[in-house]
Amino acid sequence: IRNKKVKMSLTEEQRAAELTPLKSAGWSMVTGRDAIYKEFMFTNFSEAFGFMTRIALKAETMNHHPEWFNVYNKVQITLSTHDVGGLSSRDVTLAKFIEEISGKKS
Ligand SMILES: C[C@H](O)[C@H](O)[C@H]1CNC2=NC(N)=NC(=O)C2=N1
Repeated sequence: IRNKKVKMSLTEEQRAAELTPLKSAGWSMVTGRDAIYKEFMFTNFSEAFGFMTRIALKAETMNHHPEWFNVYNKVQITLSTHDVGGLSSRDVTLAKFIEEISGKKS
């Protein structure tokens, strides 16, 4: 029998350990649901869409997809795990990846 990865809502301990640094980096809890949110601004649409493209490729490899909204140079991202109805470790992994690439030039 192989181990199957089961998605689980973050525990209180994980929330304290994993969400605190993300909040310091500008992520906030969404009111009314168990999700995190951050807005990113770029110099133009090309930078914003390049950023989104890198996230899209990561999301596909993770099979974990962001909720997002883009207008020109602005990208608003909400992360939550729909299958558990709230935050899981995948949201933390994806948020960390987004933080890693958000500063870098394409
Ligand atoms: C069937 C498919 O694997 C699931 O719907 C995946 C796809 N991407 C997903 N993305 C997110 N954010 N949460 C999920 O629960 C999720 N589930």
